Amino acid sequence: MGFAEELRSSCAADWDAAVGHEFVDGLLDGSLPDPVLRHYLVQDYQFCDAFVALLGQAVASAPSLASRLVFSKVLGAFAADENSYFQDCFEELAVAEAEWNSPELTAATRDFDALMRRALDTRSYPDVLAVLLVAEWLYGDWAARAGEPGSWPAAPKHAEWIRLHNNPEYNGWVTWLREEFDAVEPADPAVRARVAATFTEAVRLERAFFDSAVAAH
Ligand SMILES: Cc1ncc(CN)c(N)n1
Repeated sequence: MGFAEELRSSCAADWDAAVGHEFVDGLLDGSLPDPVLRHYLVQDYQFCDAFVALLGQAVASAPSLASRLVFSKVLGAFAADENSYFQDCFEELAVAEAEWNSPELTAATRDFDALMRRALDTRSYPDVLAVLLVAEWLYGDWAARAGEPGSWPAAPKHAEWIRLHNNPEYNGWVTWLREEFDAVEPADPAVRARVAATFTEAVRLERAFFDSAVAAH
């Protein structure tokens, strides 16, 4: 078993709770109430700030041009497709700029932001990868529950969020991240423990992030 799978198994309870969350159920069958989606997207746009910074740090910390280019491509995709998704939803759900730009953060968003900025500060490739891997792999897992596009909900606000995390390119990116993480498994026990703790905390916060969106309404 590789390092990634070992860590995922060690926090399977939080992982499975996030992947099988009622927020995800509602997104997949199109029954998610707009106020819940709205709350989630406003908070998630704040999550994206440190997440994009982390992708930038990955470009800087990666050991080769080949790896830097993978992150660069993902950064480009975020700036195009994913940012447009948020902006389209904010328009549809009548979220004013002041709200999507500087909302009051929930504890889950604040804690996730702090975790990402701590990983950023290390400038260490395995630490940076640990957060990126959790965020992308766990999202790929819940989105895989959607099955084939023919069975996705009709509304773009639901279907597009699924599509962004369930398509061949995205799946390839997650597989690549997992292999990259396995390849840089730290030999030093102290660093390994730190990376494992970061991974575990990120999984806990993914679950808390969905809990928080559902609990707010
Ligand atoms: C909280 C969270 N985690 C992960 C993702 C997927 N990048 C996201 N958009 N938001």
